[in-house]
Amino acid sequence: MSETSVRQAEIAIEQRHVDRVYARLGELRAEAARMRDKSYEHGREATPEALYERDVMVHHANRTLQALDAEAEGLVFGRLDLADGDAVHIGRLGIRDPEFDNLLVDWRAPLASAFYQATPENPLDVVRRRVIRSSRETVVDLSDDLLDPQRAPRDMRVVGDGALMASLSRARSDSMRNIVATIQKEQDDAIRAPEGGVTEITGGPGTGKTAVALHRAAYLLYRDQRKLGGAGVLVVGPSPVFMSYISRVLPSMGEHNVELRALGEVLDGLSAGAIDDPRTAEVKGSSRMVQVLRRALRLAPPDAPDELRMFYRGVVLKLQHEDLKRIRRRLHSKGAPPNRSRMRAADALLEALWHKAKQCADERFQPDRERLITEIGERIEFHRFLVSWWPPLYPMQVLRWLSDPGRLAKASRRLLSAEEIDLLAKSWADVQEWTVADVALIDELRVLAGAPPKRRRAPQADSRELTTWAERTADQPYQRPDNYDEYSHVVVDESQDLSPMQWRMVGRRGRHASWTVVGDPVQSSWPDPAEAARARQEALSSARSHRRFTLRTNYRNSAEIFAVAADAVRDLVPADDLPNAVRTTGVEPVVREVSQWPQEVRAAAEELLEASEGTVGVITAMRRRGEVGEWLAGVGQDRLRVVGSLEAKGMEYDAVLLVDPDELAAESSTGRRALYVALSRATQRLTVLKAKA
Ligand SMILES: Nc1ncnc2c1ncn2[C@@H]1O[C@H](COP(=O)(O)OP(=O)(O)OP(=O)(O)O)[C@@H](O)[C@H]1O
Repeated sequence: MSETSVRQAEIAIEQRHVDRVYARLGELRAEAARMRDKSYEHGREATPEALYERDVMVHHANRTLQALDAEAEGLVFGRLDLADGDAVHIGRLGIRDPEFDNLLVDWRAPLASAFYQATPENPLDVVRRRVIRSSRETVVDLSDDLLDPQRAPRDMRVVGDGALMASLSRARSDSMRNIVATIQKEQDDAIRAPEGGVTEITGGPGTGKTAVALHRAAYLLYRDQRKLGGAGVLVVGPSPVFMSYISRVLPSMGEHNVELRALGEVLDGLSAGAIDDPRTAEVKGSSRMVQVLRRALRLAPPDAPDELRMFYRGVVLKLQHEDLKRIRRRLHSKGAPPNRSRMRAADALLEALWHKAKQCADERFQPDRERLITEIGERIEFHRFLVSWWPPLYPMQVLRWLSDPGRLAKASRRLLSAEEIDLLAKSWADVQEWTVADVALIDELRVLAGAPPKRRRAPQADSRELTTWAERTADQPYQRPDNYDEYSHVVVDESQDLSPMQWRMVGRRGRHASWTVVGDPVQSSWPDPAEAARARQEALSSARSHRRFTLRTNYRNSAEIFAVAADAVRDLVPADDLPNAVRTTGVEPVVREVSQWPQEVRAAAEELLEASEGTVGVITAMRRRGEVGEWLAGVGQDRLRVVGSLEAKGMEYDAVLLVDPDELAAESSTGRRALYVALSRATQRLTVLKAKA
């Protein structure tokens, strides 16, 4: 038999199995629908067991359908031939036949682990491992590894040449794909590591950290559904573009109980995408801001009255500026969140008024403490004063107040320099849009300020005066009470870039969680690694165990491209921190000097679009991206993306056009590391356009 006909014959064998799987799926679907309809009809009479059985079936069928909808390829993607002659098919989900035998084993099940763990040195009873590639319900190709030739039956056929390389060479789209068919052993070790504590996954660009983190989330949900399903899993990544890029991976495995949030979206109701200039972001992210914000909350609100006058039984009782300042200071020194101290503030004012009254006592005016406190405390004018002197504090408003440099300077004495104060005040003047760095500050303020007290709802339906705090702030949904969602497991991607303030924000969401923390210190854009490390340690402090995995193979870049990327940082980092790119294409990156920017950028982009099938990323300095976008208007339509250096984090394109690397490096506080990130985004082709000296 020729090689082609052997391959065709083997494909036909697998096609028969795939047909059986889909036929069974059809039955399961129909059965689930029937059960659902039937038990809706007889819902009341059904026994709890029958209802439970129905729910399980409906759930399973829905999950399967969702996974099928999310991903057209590869429901059945693997097969193991074992030494005892049995064959096991592996898929994105598990499916059994009516006799309850496995037709398809979920890739996360213990039985499937040999698919990823077996090697020729340690075959784990696997003779042949087969990767099956299909398009919808049709098998299109196979690729085998013979792991244990000694134990292979005589007639066993081995076809194909390397599923991994084939998968790595395929054109990229706007969505990351799942890698279940080709997970490598070092990756599988991290995916299947125990759930508890902190699992840290480090590795250079393209080593599959994001892919591994997502597959780990799917694995943990499958293995520990009960524990993790309740409070759920949170995946935090750098940007909305990145979240959208990875958003299909988990649904393709039937997992929907996972929240994907960019750093600007961690706080409910806010969705910030704007990015500050690096210097401003550095100040906003620094842990010094905790103290600045704490002090900001202690300052009198900008329009707070600075005198309280009360007529009481013919006497004027007055609290002056200095008195009020002292009372405010004393109230804050108790440490309770200001929004929880309204009653205490009222008491302190009344007490101070009583002291004033005592001082005015004479034979005509004999004040009584209890009476004075009750009488003044019930007056509407006293409450009006209280509301403007000690108003509920809303985080965004407090931040806006800090656009007044004088106020900010007061809050940041000995913490921020004059230049830093100036940067922050400017960034909050006329805020149109909150930035990603602001979100962590708003979250911090929310906790420091506490939730404003809830007013009891008026008993009469027609009362317009009294509303709940939630109603009054209905148009500000982010200002909900200060309890926020906590998750059972938190995955932090690109963790090297979290600022200390962001670590605090994310840490709050996982105070009792287990963690998967993924990153590459070499790609860090945070200028003070020691400060960030402290914040991170604090955020993860409740986790008792800590395990670490390092991935060393770069699956993204061709070796030719990665050589250029690595040159950018070679003298900054230990050689061991740079991964190994294993795939060669024979296509060298192009580096060109240009003087006619718009024309030459357009020409280079068109060249790359012509040469590649998939996406082309144009990466520029953050401040240049709008302009470059205009230069490229109408070029490449849906295959071309123009992104600033920070937006390129974690992303991947078939071809990359890097515009003015010197400008990009100069803009970032981590210079060549930012360049390293940009240079390591391409799978096939890289063109670098430098400014002519
Ligand atoms: N075992 C694998 N099989 C197939 N493709 C893989 C495998 N591992 C990684 N890849 C692919 O390599 C590319 C890089 O993976 P990923 O984005 O997860 O890397 P990363 O380590 O997070 O990179 P970076 O640090 O640059 O963000 C992706 O296209 C991913 O699908």
